Amino acid sequence: MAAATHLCGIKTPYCFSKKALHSQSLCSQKRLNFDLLTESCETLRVSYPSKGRGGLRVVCDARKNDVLVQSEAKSQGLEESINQLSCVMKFGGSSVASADRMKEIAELILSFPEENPVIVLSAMGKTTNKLIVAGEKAASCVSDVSEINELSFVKELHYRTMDELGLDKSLITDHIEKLERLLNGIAVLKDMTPRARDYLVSFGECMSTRIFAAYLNKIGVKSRQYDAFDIGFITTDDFTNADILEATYPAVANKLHSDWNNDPAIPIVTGFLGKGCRTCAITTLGRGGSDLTATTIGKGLGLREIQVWKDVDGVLTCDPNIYPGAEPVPYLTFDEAAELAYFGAQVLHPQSMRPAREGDIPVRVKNSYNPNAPGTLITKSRDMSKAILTSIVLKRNVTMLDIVSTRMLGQFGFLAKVFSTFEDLGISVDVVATSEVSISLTLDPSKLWSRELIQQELDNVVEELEKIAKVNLLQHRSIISLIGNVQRSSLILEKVFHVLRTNGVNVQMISQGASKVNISLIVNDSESEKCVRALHSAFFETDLAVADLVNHNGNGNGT
Ligand SMILES: Nc1ncnc2c1ncn2[C@@H]1O[C@H](COP(=O)(O)OP(=O)(O)O)[C@@H](O)[C@H]1O
Ligand SMILES: N[C@@H](CC(=O)OP(=O)(O)O)C(=O)O
Repeated sequence: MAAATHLCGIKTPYCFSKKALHSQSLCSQKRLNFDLLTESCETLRVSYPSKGRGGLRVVCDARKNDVLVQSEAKSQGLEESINQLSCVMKFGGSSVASADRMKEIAELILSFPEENPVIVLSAMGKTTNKLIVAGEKAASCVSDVSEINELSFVKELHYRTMDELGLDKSLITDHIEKLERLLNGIAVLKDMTPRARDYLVSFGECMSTRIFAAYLNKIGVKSRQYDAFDIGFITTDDFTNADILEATYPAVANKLHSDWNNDPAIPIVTGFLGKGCRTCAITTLGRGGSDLTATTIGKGLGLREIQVWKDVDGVLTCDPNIYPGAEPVPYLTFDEAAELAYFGAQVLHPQSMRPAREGDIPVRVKNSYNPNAPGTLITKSRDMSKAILTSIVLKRNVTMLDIVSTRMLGQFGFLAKVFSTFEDLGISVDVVATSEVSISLTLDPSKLWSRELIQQELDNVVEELEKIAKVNLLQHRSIISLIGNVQRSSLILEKVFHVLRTNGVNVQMISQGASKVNISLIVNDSESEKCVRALHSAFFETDLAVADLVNHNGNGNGT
């Protein structure tokens, strides 16, 4: 805490040059982020956290090229241009899994004193999963919901956390009582509708945000809790997987800005939740939906940056659960990240890149367990001149359909009929490959909570399509998506097929999307992990791997 000693001794207002500030004695201070001083903005503020937000401030005035340390009262003139909500920081379940983790996150937020962040939180640890299981048990056969282990787990976790943080438990007793009443209702009906399930899981985020906001206030950092469904997050009524409607952006921005301007306090917002536009009931945005809450707030408020804090060092070259040696990817474009998320990388919610791309707001994926790691920066464009393969993504348990026309219809009529069948049944498709008389495609399971298509739906699809075609339904397939510079597809594919042939794997379908960042291969589930590891090793681990490709391609430009 050398910074504290040094700056506390300064009588305000006090001026010193930027050069002095950059000198070792000051810049080594951990708590002040002097990198910002190189930015070309007119004025910027570095607040000094140990006196609370709004205590001493360090103000850099780029026009004068010097730095002014002021007391709160004296800095009022500059306040309007600089003291606005600046970024959004989203913390996932693992980042707020316990009292200790919450304390670390509070520290982390305070270590960015120059920011006035909007905080988005997920439910603590595995709370969402536990609540779903509790609901399923209540709907099945229990006579007394208080016997459900998962309910006891959730209660105990939240009460213990509050105890360890020194907070009054009464803050969430109302929620716990409502949760028990809801489970009793589900037990009486012996049914958990999607609507009831969304209400049930919402307790996770409602409680984590209340606890964290109370903790920040307790340690002297003024904060205010918000339930997303009460501040303008308006969604479709597709329970368990709702879409955010346009009206959300201005509504949320108005609410958060006006509260901030009237009485500044760090907003702590529930991730994952919304309010159905017709039903007015609580909806959820699909698993991992807090990422989407964060990017929606980022776009709505026009913030400088969106940070999503996870338990890994950023977006990695593949799923670390498949291959622990996966490496962080330093830069991605919105297109690459969207494709990666859509094709199954758990690290980002499939829809989360849309608002960030529309608002052109950089997204930084960081590790809350290792804040010094640089993470991944996702922006509109990046230097692709040396990019070949960025990341390998695996989506398991996919259903594939081979549909061969019986030639009852012409080519256009055939394709139109196939796609209108999927539209009518509300099923979207992931990967498609066509010839004149046949089409192979995979079905998108993400619209269902369980991420597995139910048999009934599949039977309906096959029955409808068999009116015009011979249909072969193939289950237990995997999509391996190669995200990268598809301008170099020949080089990528040459290597891919060499690796797969060496490993004796047969590719059942291949597709290169119009997005120019993704090549998809379909293989059997049983071979998919082996394939990902072999591809990872070929593309990312041998020194020769990348050099090989670049040299092979002359100047490295395959176009
Ligand atoms: N390509 C990938 N890069 C990084 N993490 C990945 C990737 N694929 C899968 N994961 C998994 O995603 C997890 C992080 O996502 P998630 O659990 O949703 O985070 P949070 O709950 O903190 O928002 C990691 O712990 C990792 O196991
Ligand atoms: N709690 C929700 C929403 C979410 O975004 O969670 P996480 O950030 O921990 O993936 C879920 O588990 O799906």
